[in-house]
Amino acid sequence: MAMNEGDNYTQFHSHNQAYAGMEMYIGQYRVESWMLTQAIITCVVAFLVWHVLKYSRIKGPIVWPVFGTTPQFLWNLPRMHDWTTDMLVKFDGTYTSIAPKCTCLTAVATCRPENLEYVLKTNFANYPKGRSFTYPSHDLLGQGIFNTDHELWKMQRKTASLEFSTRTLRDLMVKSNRSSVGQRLLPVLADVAKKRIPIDFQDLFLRYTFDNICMVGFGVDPGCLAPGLPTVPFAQAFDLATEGTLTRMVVPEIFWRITRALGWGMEGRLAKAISTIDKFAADVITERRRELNMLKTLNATEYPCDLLSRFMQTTDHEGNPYTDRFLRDVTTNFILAGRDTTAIALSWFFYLITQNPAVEEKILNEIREILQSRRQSGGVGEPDDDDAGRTTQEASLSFEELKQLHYLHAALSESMRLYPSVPIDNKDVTADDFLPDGTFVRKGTRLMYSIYSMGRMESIWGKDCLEYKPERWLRNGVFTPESPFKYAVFNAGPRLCLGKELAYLQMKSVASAILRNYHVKLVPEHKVEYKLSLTLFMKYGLHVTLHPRVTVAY
Ligand code: HEM
Repeated sequence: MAMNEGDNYTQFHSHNQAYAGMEMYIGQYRVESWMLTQAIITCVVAFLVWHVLKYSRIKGPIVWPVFGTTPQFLWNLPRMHDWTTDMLVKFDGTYTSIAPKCTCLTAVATCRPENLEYVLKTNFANYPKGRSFTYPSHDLLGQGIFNTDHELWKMQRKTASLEFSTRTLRDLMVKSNRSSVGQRLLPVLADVAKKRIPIDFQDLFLRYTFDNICMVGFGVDPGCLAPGLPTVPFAQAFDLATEGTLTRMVVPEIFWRITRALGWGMEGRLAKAISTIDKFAADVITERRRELNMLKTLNATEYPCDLLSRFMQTTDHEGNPYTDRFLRDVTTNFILAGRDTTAIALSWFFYLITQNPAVEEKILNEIREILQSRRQSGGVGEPDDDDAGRTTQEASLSFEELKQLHYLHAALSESMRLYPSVPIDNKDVTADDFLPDGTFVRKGTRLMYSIYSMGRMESIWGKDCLEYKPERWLRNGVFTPESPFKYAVFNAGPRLCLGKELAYLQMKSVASAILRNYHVKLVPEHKVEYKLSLTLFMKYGLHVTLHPRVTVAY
């Protein structure tokens, strides 16, 4: 058979490869393999030199070629907040982390108060929540206060701030809180103590705050804290929806968008949970509209004063009534903002109390003093109209009495310093900028501030920063707040938490009611550690036993 030119070439080429193994062709050029090896080595070395030169000046954890800081991040994932703290201590309060684009991990992390003041107040407009937060949260939070920026946020903030400063809403908060403690929480605890069984305080507090915030937000009691601690579909749907939304924030966007389109896995469950929430909200809104219309036709003088009813009775900046979708967003945002945060804060507080008996004793002394002065002034506590036969004196302290608990206020603030409910927060960076400490932040990346780390900085709190010391908050026995840029547990600047006062009210009411009645002990061997989430949940809950006090503090 005749051979053509191509066959000759192939034969020659394969012959050379087989016998010499030293050369190959790239297009028409003959390249010897040692040349190729040398070229590859040169490229790799050049890349490494370029990489080192580019990243060596950046203050932060080692940036590996291709993977950036992702390997350290993944390695330290279970102790992420402590690792972040170690890095922030090492790099003097601010570091830059570089990661591949698809991970969304490229960020400047800081815990310096002057940087926080700049980001959260001075140059607020440059650091919105941004798309990286609002887009994954949109299905659950819509255009509510928690999930918007700029004008839309401003308008809601204005209306909500007005509502939160009204006496009516405060009275509703006090009333629903007292009935939750007296009628729901204490009976459940009495039952548990009688049966001498352990109870998960984290689950209990989540139930309590859910009921409470729904009463304030919707004027509806979902009954999570009813005897037997039932499963409530709306609460369950809310849990699932929160978890699904958080998952979206840590997986690449393309992944969750595909699974959402296919209705698979967590996205499938999220869609169902959100439709349960939407239906619940739609039913409550329809019913409330009907009720308000009826009251109007009857020329009633008293109207329901939960947040939903208040928003329904006002109009937007153009004088139009709010749409059902907007009302749904307002209320779900408040539930999200106020439920987990307070329950988590209470859980860590009780954990610290089980470890610090001296603090527990001081809180009890303070409660005893308040009750003593109540007795001396002849007060018997205000009767609680929905407290089936009990008086507030037995069930919980009054609003004025709670305000006098300075040591308890300090003990709660101190536990949130060490275990803030929101351990880290992020902002998008709209334009290139420099932070006050000179760190450059690039447009399109993120700025992360670690509230957890701030509470553990010697430079902020002194050498005893890791100790649980409520006394650091007291001047002559009076609680003295710190700058919110140093203690950013409730955020700071224009987006300062709107529910701070309500949260303290709830926490002081629950903590004083429980501590007056029970000595709380951690179940031996129960592991307490945080879970990786946007809020500082305890991974295994807080399992405790309750021991009724022999000399009850009345
Ligand atoms: C211990 C309890 C609480 C803690 C630690 C806490 C903490 C925070 C933090 C850190 C933020 C800022 C979040 C961000 O912008 O990324 C925030 C915002 C907010 N909180 Fe709280 N919160 C608590 C309880 C509550 C309660 C009980 C309510 C409502 C009844 C509430 C309502 C809000 C609202 C509406 C915002 C959004 C403010 C805005 O963006 O303008 N919070 N809270």
